[in-house]
Amino acid sequence: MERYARSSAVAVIRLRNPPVNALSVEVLQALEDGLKKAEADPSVKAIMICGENGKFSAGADIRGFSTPKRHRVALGPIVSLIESSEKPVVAAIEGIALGGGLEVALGCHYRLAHVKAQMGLPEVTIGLLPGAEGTQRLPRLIGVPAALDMITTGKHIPATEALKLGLVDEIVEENTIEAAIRLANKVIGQPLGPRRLSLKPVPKLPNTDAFLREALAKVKKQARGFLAPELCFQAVKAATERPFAEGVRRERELFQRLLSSEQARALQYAFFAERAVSRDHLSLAPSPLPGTLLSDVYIYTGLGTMGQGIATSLVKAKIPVVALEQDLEYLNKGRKAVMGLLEREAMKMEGGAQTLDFHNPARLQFTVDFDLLSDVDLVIEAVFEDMALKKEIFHKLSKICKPGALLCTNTSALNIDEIASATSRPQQVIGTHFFSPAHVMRLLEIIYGRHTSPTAIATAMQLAKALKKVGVVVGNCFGFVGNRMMFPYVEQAVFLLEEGSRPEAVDQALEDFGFKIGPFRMSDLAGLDVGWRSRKGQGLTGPSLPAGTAARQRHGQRYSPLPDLLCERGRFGQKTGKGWYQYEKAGGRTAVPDPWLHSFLSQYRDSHGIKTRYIDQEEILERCLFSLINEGFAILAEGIASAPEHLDVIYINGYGWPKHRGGPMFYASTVGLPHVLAKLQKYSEAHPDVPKLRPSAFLKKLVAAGNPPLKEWMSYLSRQSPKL
Ligand SMILES: CCCCCCC[C@H](O)CC(=O)SCCNC(=O)CCNC(=O)[C@H](O)C(C)(C)COP(=O)([O-])OP(=O)([O-])OC[C@H]1O[C@@H](n2cnc3c(N)ncnc32)[C@H](O)[C@@H]1OP(=O)([O-])[O-]
Repeated sequence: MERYARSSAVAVIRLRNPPVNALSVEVLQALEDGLKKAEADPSVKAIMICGENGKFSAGADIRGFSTPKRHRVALGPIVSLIESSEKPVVAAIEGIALGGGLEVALGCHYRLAHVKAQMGLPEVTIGLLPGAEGTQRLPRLIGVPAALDMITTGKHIPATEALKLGLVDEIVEENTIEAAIRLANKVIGQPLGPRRLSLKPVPKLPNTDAFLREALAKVKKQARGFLAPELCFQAVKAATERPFAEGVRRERELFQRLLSSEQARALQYAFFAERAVSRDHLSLAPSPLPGTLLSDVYIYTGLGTMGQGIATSLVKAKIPVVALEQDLEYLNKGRKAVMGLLEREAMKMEGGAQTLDFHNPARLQFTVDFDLLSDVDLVIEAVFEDMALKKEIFHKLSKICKPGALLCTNTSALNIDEIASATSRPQQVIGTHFFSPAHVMRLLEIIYGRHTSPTAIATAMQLAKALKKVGVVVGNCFGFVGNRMMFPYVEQAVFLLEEGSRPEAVDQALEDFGFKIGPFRMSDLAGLDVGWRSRKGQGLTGPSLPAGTAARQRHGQRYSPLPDLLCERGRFGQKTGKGWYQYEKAGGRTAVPDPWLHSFLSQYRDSHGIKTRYIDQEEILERCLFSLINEGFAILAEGIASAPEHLDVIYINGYGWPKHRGGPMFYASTVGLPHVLAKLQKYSEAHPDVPKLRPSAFLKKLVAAGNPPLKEWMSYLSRQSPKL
């Protein structure tokens, strides 16, 4: 505890634990001591709680949840202590007040926030619920619907919205601390009863039961097996049904249940994995990208679907863009699309179009003049996946761009070294694999080639950071990490159809597991023709296939021609109204199981002498997931990625893997590597012509080493890529 000024009657308690003032055991102890001291000192008439360095607090120290219980201090009783103070307590909220941080503020009698502050109860995103009485105080303050929304989604809200909701009493544009002190002085001597949230009733709704029923259905629908949102709901419901103290008891019970859950462990693992992965390589860049060098950074991009998303993403990050197309027709089409996307993005932002300033040619310029690239610092090429075309463009770029310019190619599978070979500066060529829609998806796979320099890698990581994306550095191989692991997963899904399953059964099993969308719905959405073109290019199907090739064999391995057969019939998915499912019309979105496809599958099995069998959910999951995980072990062993956390971050952020399962490699560690190995061995014996089911040598090694924890896996490999 400190004094605001020597003679002041206001005691200041500052939460201090850089970088985000997390409420560690020490911070909580100091908070409790400060409160008791201020309470006991007759010269103190009011108390102000604030955070160090312009941040209130990011909540309980998440690392503390994995320490033994005896080392934890319960936050709830401290919040109660604040509220029961006989002297008015004012929270001065700057920067962030999240989780336990906001719960501390809710214990205060008054809350004053800086206009740029953000508030939220994000516990649900790490598999928990607000466990320091927040589920009981918040509904009393802002009503059940708004509280439920904040607590079950974990979203952060800006101070202006907090003011509208009644979450804060006042917002200020400058000097929050001074304003809070003024407020503290003003309220000295005023009655505190009405300011104690635990004493307030929960505001009544016209029909609470009906509201809660609907809200629960919505939460369950979105959760897909994720436990925390439903338990958050139960805690808020308790506030509507029970007196405060009983509601708090219920909250504690539910909190403890979540705290000991595998899901909370998975989500907290994912939280730290994402931060660790994003930090990698950054320090190697000579100078930071946007911010300091903003006016020097220019980007060139083709303006197809990917280019449109990339350009939008760059403008959102306030990076000046030069958008280039091959001719005026494509340029005008692209310009219209980018402007449309930016208008929509601006509508979601405070300040709208003015904030993004995208009508300003210094920020966003459209051109067909290749020579404008002579002065750019960074180029992102985003033409379609055609090696010859990409090489032609890189050859040109290498001639036109200034010596230091970084040349990035947006590709999902092509060989970076081959693209770099078309330039005279392969050390400055790097892959940046954006995910569609590029202005929405958070993942950026960054692929280094044989000659890519560490500085180029670090600069690409800075670009990811500036775009608020999660950059993950990986090595160069077909499909890189994400798609390479996806191939065996999709392959198994199709094999399951050959053997007797249906698209809707496979999708359902994987969606019940938690994927946002199953492989067949995904394939219909992305378009079956994309993979068809690629397989034709690889000579796996189409006119270049040698006559007499067995329908279900390629290079001595099992192959399913099913996707090719659908494409030959013009079934490209949503865009043609038919694919693995049928749709109401071409471009329709509602997938309906298709009787034509079912009978087509039966005829296919008959013509190939395959006996249809019933395939249960367990087999669907094991074959799809374990083949993907098996590829992950191969990738680690080859040094294509530097740690299992990298694969997990890729899968959570780019492939819809359910975050509450921590990513594929974390999931493997939870089910146990011996189990994964045994299942792969079983399926591999049943399908000896499917190499992707053959357990990877690295997986076998880890099992032989006694199934070590995930953190130790990499120590069992002798070789690592020098760049990772
Ligand atoms: C019986 C027990 C009862 C207990 C009751 C508890 C009840 C309570 O309701 C539970 C909670 O509050 S749960 C908590 C609810 N709160 C949340 O879920 C908030 C989680 N945090 C966030 O969302 C973001 O970090 C911020 C938006 C705060 C900052 O974003 P940004 O500016 O992009 O920065 P950044 O890169 O993200 O972070 C910078 C560094 O800070 C680190 N760190 C951050 N928060 C931490 C924490 N709470 N802890 C520890 N560390 C935390 C982070 O790891 C990183 O360090 P690293 O060494 O580089 O890894």
